[in-house]
Amino acid sequence: MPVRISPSILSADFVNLERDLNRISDADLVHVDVMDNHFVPNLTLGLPIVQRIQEVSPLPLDVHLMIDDADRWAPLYAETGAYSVTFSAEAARDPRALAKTLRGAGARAAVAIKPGTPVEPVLKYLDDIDMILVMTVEPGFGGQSFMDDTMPKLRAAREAIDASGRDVWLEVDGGINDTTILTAVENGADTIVAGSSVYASKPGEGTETGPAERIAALRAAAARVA
Ligand SMILES: O=C(CO)[C@@H](O)[C@H](O)COP(=O)(O)O
Repeated sequence: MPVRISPSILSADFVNLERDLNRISDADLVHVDVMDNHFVPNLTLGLPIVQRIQEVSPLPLDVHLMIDDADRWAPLYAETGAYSVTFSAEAARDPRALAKTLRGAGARAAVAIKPGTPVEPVLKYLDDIDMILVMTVEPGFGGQSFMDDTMPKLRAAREAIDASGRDVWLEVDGGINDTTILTAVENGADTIVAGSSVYASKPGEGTETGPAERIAALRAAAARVA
């Protein structure tokens, strides 16, 4: 099955966000990173801006919360109409209950795990979630290197999802480029976040390719995996 590509606007130009959203219209989703400078050492954007992105985006929103107190905040992001809301397993008191709340608000419910967090606890509630996000870098910043040592967790998640027969997506996020996407897809990823490798080149930079070409290149690379 072809992978889904979800470009991360963390690498977009925030002053020209509507323009940069339109530059990725041939992707499948748009990945929106919400960071609070507590759960991660970086600060990005919050609820009012996500509401506005929801209004102008040509693509469904794949909101990724890297914030403390997910139980309080995640339902509010679901209520914006976001297609998918991902909270961090480490930041939720009861991930299973929170996932049910998100579904009740009309969003797909997803759980992210940091590179050092085991995946097994998440695999116990596959019935109640729509996606697992295996972070392939430490969350907080774009432009980091893909961590190969997260692949055993990705493989374990793929095997558990397949065995369950459930339609649970498996996403990776961090350090994805034309090479590392092969590793991620070989190990079971079906949904791919890519920030700097999609937005690296800006309009007017001469021979550099733009986001549409970068998305096509990622799709082509992933399609090479049998
Ligand atoms: O969540 C994060 C970073 O914590 C990501 O979504 C980044 O935006 C990915 O950026 P690249 O590694 O693809 O540059």
